Amino acid sequence: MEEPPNEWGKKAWEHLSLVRTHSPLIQCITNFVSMDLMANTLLSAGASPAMLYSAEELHHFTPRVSALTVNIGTLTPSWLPAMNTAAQLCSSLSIPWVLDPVAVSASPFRLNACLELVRLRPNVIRGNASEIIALSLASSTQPALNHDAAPKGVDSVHESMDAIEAAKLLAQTSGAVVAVSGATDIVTDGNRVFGAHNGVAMMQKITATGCSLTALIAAFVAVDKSHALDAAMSALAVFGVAGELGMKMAKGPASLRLHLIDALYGLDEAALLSHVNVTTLC
Ligand SMILES: Nc1ncnc2c1ncn2[C@@H]1O[C@H](COP(=O)(O)OP(=O)(O)OP(=O)(O)O)[C@@H](O)[C@H]1O
Ligand SMILES: Cc1ncsc1CCO
Ligand SMILES: [Mg+2]
Repeated sequence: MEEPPNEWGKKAWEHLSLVRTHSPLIQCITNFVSMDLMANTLLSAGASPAMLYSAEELHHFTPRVSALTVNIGTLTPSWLPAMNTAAQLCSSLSIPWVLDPVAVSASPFRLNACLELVRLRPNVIRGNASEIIALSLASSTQPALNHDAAPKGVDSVHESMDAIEAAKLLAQTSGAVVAVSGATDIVTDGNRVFGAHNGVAMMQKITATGCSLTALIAAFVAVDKSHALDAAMSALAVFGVAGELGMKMAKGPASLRLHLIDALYGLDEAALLSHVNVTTLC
């Protein structure tokens, strides 16, 4: 019997092709750990990264970008004005922007910074399961965070499938598309929920793969602004497939980092049609 066509694979290829053709300029206000991998991920996907974060130049620069990512990984008070100003500029100019709430439950300072950023209306919020659960809880009722259940650092202590309801709720309260990375990458607009069953567990052993994925989502949304959910899903699937293909060559996290970037650069339509595995979750 003939296989049904892989509609999500086709869509992922269309989005990746648009990124390669248009090379969207992506501003990344991000943590020091992620800058290198994030910029190289964007370049290998065909986008143009710019890791500018000085408040002095945002009014000149940010209005000209195709999308922005704001990542609070190594947050200090001095970074916040630039993050808020860039986010505000993007929201007022209808430039898509994506929030990565790294380690949101680590401190009240970080949580409050994130809540303020969520109020500036990101188009997409991407985090791991623990980050989305914590931000969702705080965005809805502002309860005291249960620090026993929350992770101490940047790595998730929850499975992505356990964050589906939290992701839907966060999407509904924030108006953003919400993406949760993990064994299954989940995307929701608060109503529909899709999952990409791509990627390899070893990707968790490379720091900033999640941060880089967030920037990739920004690049994909930049080329399909009116379909943020589909664009985010494509980015998650494409990154996961690059991880799977990279893993065939890798011996461990360090060589996976290298082969993941090479695989992303070399992805073709056939690879996406045969590997992208997206299903409707609810
Ligand atoms: N168990 C797993 N199986 C397959 N892929 C996974 C698994 N866990 C994570 N991934 C993939 O690893 C990538 C990074 O996701 P992760 O959830 O580790 O992000 P993160 O915790 O925000 O990372 P970081 O903070 O280091 O940037 C994603 O592409 C995700 O699909
Ligand atoms: C390890 C680490 N610490 C702060 S940000 C970051 C990168 C992964 O989120
Ligand atoms: Mg993260």
